[in-house]
Amino acid sequence: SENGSGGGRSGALSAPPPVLEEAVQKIDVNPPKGTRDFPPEEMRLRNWLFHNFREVSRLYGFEEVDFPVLESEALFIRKAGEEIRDQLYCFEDRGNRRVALRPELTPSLARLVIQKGKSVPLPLKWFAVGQCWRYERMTRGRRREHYQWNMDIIGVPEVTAEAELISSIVTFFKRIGITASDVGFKVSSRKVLQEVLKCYSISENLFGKVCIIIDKIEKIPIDEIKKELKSVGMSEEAVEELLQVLSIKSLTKLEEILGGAGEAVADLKQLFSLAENFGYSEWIQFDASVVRGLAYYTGIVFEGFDREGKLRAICGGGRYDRLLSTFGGDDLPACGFGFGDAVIVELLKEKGLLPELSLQVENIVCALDPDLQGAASTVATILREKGQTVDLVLENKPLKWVFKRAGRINAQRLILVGNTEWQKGMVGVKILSSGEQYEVKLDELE
Ligand SMILES: Nc1ccc(Br)nc1
Repeated sequence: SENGSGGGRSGALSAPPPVLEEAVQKIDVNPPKGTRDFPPEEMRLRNWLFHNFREVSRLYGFEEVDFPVLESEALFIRKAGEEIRDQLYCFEDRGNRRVALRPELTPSLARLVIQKGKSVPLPLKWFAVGQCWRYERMTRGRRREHYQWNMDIIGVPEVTAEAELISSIVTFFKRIGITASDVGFKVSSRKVLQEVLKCYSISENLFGKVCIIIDKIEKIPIDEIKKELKSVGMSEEAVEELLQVLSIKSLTKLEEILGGAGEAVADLKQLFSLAENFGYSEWIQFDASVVRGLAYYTGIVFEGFDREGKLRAICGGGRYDRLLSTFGGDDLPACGFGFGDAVIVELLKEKGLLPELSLQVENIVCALDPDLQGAASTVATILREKGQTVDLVLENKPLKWVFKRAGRINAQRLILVGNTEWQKGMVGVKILSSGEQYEVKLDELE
């Protein structure tokens, strides 16, 4: 490139480099609080994880979708007192619009389904892998972003949809070496809660709030739970009965309490029966205390947990039949799950299942003389056009440096472009694992 002195490249007389306009400020090279960089090694693990997310989604016939990470704040304003609302990463943009970095993907999916309307035949089986955000006071030093894999089925009211979704997660776990001894799913239905609240003639509009309180059952003291339930208008008796029902861990017991006529028991029975057919019965258990922390769930809910109880929920999901209609769309049945990229990596570390993912390159190509850099570029291109990976040495470096780099990038072979060989239309090849070396005609290089 020109050196900016108004002429071609000049020698020793070239003008001194221009003085920088302002003093260089040393910037903070760390990413913003609560966020992560993905340098090569971490990026290989992330790509491996996402590749497995996508492969399972493909196996189940789902189509990939995506949405903006920035959404209208209105998409996430729900009044049930969810943590996701309290920690919304929201702000006013330069057009004075209230916007938010999405805390989850489901509302965006619902928005797109409504936007597409009748133009997309049901059922829809869509999946997405997207970064989600929260703004939490850094007191707890927790992350502010994570990537979530979501799979959603829109337009299927039957429990077959939830059974299919759980099957897809079991398939994912099996692919990465996680077994039913490592992980299980707690499964319940919010209809259990609904039926108890109805017995105590507690109004429907308390449902979401009660769910959000119950979801904290293992996170805050039980007296606090009772206090919050009473604060939304539940009687002492209703609270005691509700907590009693939520402690049930067997479907038979649940049926004794609720009777066999309700939808909750029927749905759960069907789900457990389908689990037999899918072959994942050993992975799931009924646990009435599972409600999940999102207000919009209306039916079956489930969450993946590590059986050693060391980690937070690995994934979670459920049926949300009312969400689309709350956005002004048709009353479409829907269910889905979210699977974060953080807890699963902690689990894989715990289990010694992190994959070995080193950089691999088939060839490192090097010109033995600066005049042969063009020839080396030709050789690299020929190999790349054959689909071979090539690290082309771009500078005039000593062979010692080239061998060191070859080791660092795990190159399988070294292609040396030297004058003597090039004159004969040949290059030198060195197999780095065995040390074997030979010359080969360029058009026979493969
Ligand atoms: N919803 C949400 C977003 C970001 C993180 Br980190 N955790 C939860």
